[in-house]
Amino acid sequence: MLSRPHGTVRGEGVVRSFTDVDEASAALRAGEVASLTGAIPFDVRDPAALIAPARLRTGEAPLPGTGPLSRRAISTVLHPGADEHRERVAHAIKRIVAGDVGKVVLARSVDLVLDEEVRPDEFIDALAGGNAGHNAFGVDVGAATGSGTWLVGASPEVLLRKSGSTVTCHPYAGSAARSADPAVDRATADELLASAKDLAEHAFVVDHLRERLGLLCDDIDAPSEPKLESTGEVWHLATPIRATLRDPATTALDLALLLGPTPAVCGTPSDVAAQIIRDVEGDRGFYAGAVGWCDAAGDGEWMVTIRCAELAADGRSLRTWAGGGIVEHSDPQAELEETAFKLRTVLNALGIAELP
Ligand SMILES: C=C(O[C@@H]1C=C(C(=O)O)C=C[C@H]1O)C(=O)O
Repeated sequence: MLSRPHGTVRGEGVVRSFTDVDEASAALRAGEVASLTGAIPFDVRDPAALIAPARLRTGEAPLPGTGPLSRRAISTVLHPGADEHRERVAHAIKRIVAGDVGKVVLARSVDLVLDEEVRPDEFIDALAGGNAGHNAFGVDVGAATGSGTWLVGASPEVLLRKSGSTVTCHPYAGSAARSADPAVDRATADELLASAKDLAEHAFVVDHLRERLGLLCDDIDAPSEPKLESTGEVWHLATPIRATLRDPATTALDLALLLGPTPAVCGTPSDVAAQIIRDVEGDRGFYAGAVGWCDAAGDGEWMVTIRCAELAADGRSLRTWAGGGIVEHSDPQAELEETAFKLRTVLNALGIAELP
């Protein structure tokens, strides 16, 4: 299920299930299945959770959403802790200065055990109610990670939308915390828009998308300067990009595989950054991959899998993640704080006020 400001898409019933992305993509192109929904992992060699649903049900309005839940965390384990994350960032900056990599996105995860069970549907509703755009998603990832496991989240970031021959992307990179004080909130946003460090961080993503889109598209239109957009918790730099496919039969799933993981969640060059992430963080699973859908015409929409959690079958254990792009002028303490305010999307939906 994907909830977006312009409507919902829900895959109902399972005709066929795929853990291999290429197999799923080939089945769609061959007309063996009429549509696909689900999640692609960060590393496409890992198992995906894609299904060909019996019906792809669309709705005109987003999920209305609900208020936050009222769970408490009875156990919290951070991977890694604050000191280790700052050290990782400092080390990444050294690699950047040495010229090994231009940008790399480092993330932390948090394992929580809740005092009371949460059902995937109520979690998704709380996530949808927590942001003005009613963005939310939920995917049964049991085929990849164990029966009963769900991936839920409220990603604000569109990897791509494809309709006919038109492709649009809406990358985010460059972040600052929202504030309850309107004056502080405005000043933070203005600072973000003028920050050379954040503009550089953002440009890596736009450059990557232009280059990859250029392989399949003409008329790539991307403004030279990003604009400000926000969620309830975070300010972002954003760039709307539009391009025209040379072959309109190219599917949204194939585009997701071509474009992602972008330097918003991985880095530049992609292969070097992905290797650093694997060495430093280990397996990311579905975090920083993509969730979405694709129909028989190849139309569809894929979101970057961020501001998300993987909920275990017991309904009480979950893992959530947050990361940030590291560039030459990043500051380890600021990067640590960035992971904390990005984690708030999931924590706020659960009603958890503070992490230890
Ligand atoms: C990696 C995350 O977010 C991404 C990284 C951003 C950044 O570094 O500024 C901004 C938005 C996202 O593209 C995350 O939320 O975990």
